[in-house]
Amino acid sequence: MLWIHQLRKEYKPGEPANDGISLQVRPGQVLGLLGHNGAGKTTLINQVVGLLRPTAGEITLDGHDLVANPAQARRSCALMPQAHAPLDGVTPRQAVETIGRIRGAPRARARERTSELLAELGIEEWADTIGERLSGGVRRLAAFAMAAVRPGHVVMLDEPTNDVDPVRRRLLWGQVRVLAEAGYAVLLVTHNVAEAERSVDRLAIMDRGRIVAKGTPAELRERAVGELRLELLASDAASIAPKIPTAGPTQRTGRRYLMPITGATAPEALAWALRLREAGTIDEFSITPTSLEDVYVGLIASTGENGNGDGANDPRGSGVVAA
Ligand SMILES: Nc1ncnc2c1ncn2[C@@H]1O[C@H](COP(=O)(O)OP(=O)(O)OP(=O)(O)O)[C@@H](O)[C@H]1O
Repeated sequence: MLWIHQLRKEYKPGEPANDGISLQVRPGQVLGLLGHNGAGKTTLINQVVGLLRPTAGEITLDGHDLVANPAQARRSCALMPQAHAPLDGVTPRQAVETIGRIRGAPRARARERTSELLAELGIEEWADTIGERLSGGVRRLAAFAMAAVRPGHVVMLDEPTNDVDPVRRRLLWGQVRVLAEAGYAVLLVTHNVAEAERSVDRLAIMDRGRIVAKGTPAELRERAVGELRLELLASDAASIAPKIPTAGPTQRTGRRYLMPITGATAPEALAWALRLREAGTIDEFSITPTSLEDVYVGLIASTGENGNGDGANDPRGSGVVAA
């Protein structure tokens, strides 16, 4: 089991990029790390894989101290980094097969596994195309194959689906599950909350270097305020304050407003939204079940990092627009 305890990293003394991070990932489990830009996710991954020395804290794998032994960390953990894989001058097949060999696979096994992975990820047709001529998405998928061809015990994926088209993203998430079923512990960073919800066993949400929530997607969804949400798209920049009972604070991103509501107040919310639309105050609206993304945005907003800074999280709001 990968065991992380009270991990801290300071790039500059007294300014932690992450702090108090405690996590466990079991073999066969996929742990998703969610968090906004700069939350400290890549720092955490680089600490685990032995590329960054923690300022404090412990990381062990099956009882072995990875902080004291970064070479073992690199052997035991396969990493798909956030930056594009170095594929210049080589083809995906050559790159994946070479990594497989370097990580100890016999030649025939490395070759066979490479072909399997490139086919399963839907990039067989570019298997023998030189790196410079590959699209961003194909490079990303090839990088995933490089991490998956011969992992140690842990596979770490830093934003694996960036640039990847929706069909191949599904194939990639399928392969993430295949890795877990084969007994690897998978730690993955993603910004795609909706996809993570379907593909991970557990989630940890990071904000400004700390873990602010963790649990299964279902457990995290239970933290939602209100089982429904009313979403409004304002027709201009005016502020809209709820004229209905809401179950929690309004979140605002530009013209978009999200208000948590309950089933009992949904008819009232619907009538209010229809009036706003008729008055031309909003362009459109929807009432939908609360998703994990809402919980995530709510958690980050409640710690003061949603960035609009205009007081729209206050349900009373300001500059009320009446319908
Ligand atoms: N090499 C470095 N030197 C100094 N500060 C750094 C370094 N790398 C990261 N940081 C800082 O540490 C904090 C966490 O960065 P990190 O890259 O871990 O975040 P992240 O959650 O992975 O972000 P993103 O989603 O944008 O990739 C940020 O404030 C960042 O500016």
